[in-house]
Amino acid sequence: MNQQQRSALLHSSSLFPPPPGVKLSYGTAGFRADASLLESTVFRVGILAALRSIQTGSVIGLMITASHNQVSDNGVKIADPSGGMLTQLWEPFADAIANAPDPHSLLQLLDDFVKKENITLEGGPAARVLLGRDTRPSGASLVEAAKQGITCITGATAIDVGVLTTPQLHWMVRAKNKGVEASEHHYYDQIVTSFSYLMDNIPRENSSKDVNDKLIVDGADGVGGEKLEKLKSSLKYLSIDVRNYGDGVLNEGVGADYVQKEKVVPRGFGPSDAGIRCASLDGDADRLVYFSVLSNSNKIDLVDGDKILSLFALFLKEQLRILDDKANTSSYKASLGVVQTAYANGASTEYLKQLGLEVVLTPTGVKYLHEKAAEYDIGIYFEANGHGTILFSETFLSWLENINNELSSTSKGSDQHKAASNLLAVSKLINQAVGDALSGLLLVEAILQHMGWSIKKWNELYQDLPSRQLKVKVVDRTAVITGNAETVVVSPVGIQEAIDAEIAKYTKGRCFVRPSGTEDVVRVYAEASTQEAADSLAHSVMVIVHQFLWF
Ligand SMILES: CC(=O)N[C@H]1[C@@H](OP(=O)(O)O)O[C@H](CO)[C@@H](O)[C@@H]1O
Ligand SMILES: [Mg+2]
Repeated sequence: MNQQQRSALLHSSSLFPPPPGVKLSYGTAGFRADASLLESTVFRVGILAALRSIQTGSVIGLMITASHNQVSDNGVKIADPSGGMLTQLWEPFADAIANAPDPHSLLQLLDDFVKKENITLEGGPAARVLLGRDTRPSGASLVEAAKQGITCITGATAIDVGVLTTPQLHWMVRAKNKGVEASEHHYYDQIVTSFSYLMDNIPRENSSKDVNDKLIVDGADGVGGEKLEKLKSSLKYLSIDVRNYGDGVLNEGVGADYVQKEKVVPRGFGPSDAGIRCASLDGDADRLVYFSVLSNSNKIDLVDGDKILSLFALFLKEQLRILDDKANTSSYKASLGVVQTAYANGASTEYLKQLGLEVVLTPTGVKYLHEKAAEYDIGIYFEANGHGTILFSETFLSWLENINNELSSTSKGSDQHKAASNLLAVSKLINQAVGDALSGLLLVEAILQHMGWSIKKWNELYQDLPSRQLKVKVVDRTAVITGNAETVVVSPVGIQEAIDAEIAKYTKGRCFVRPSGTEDVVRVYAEASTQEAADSLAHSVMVIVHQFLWF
């Protein structure tokens, strides 16, 4: 690092002192805290983004958001060149620089890291970082802090793309690095075109059978609602009523996280919406759940991420089957895999296995699910809370392009041709960088129309097992070490045996505990054949966690 670069870093970082006594961690989804504590962290993550851009010779994304958290919080996370999450290998460096107590120790960490990673600060490619933010009022000044951090690195450019959903920013990073058009306009263009294509391909006997074209969407008073309100007029065949798109307080009594956890209607919904298909986005529009309002109550029937996954899996499996029936061309056995976490409802896993699908569990956090899904030709992943997407391998897509061209000249409009072009349209509609509520919603809508299904019919694919989630405050949650995709506790010794003894008392009992990666709690998840039994299992295990960890 030359003298000029060192002085620039020392000078700028002295303008962003870290708040005293606060320890931050990159966690499951980047740094998150009360917005007033974050300027220094965001400034430093800006430096990290520039270094990552130089090292990879690619565009990097930096997103300012705290997703479904309260409006006074904010956060920052990085999108890697593929559009996916920051490589886990850089997380310890992110933690170290965020917590460096003063400019000199920060400079030392940067110097060591640049050497260790062979990052060429002079004469190499210049850094380029795309900067996005959600609608939080604290976002604008945090973007300025990020710009200061990025431009501390000689030659680096910060490109401010304004208020976006998190998945839009990830999509742009991916598109930029593939050398294709990457503006917000191009994002809409791609999803609207592929959605219209799928809708035009609907088998005539299914169109409008049982499916209403009316959809009500809860925008969580965040960026997703705002974007959908603008987008909706370009969506043929769909009449969307967007509620909560900016007038109320972000995430307060609204949004996918609230709806999924509380299982009640969000603000602005009520008994008069009974029977209509409803969906809810989270604060940065990377999560999506559906629901229908039960008549005469504020309760809902929840259609969660597991059911969205099941719908996608059914549709894709069917398209592959139709394509496979085709006799006269080179066949390709595409691998189709489904990835869930231990929080997936047991009934969904059972259902997917019955369909003959390969189902794999990974630890919680989309970075793990995404990595696993990328091993298949078509990998579908979802967390129960509604975050997920579909990944297509490059090899499969190029085979598909060829087959589609061939079919279009030999048997245009045949079922096989439609299946090939449907699969291609899905690969363009669904965001392959990261889970995306807007593109996910359009795919759900297109598939329901294809199937001719109402939300009720969709919800009846299988019946969720009753479940209960609890949070337990302990002295040190890191004392809980889990194995086997978080389904068993390996330390403290003896706790798993105690949990197993409890589970054995219940019909269809399943229960696991793990330390949260975003909150200072241990989470308990229990399932059983009745709600009372699931509640009681969760409570008994909570007591066990207390006994073992409250010392
Ligand atoms: C049970 C649960 O919903 N956990 C969430 C939550 O992680 P925890 O590590 O459980 O706090 O936040 C993550 C980031 O948004 C999300 O990926 C994950 O699914
Ligand atoms: Mg989110």
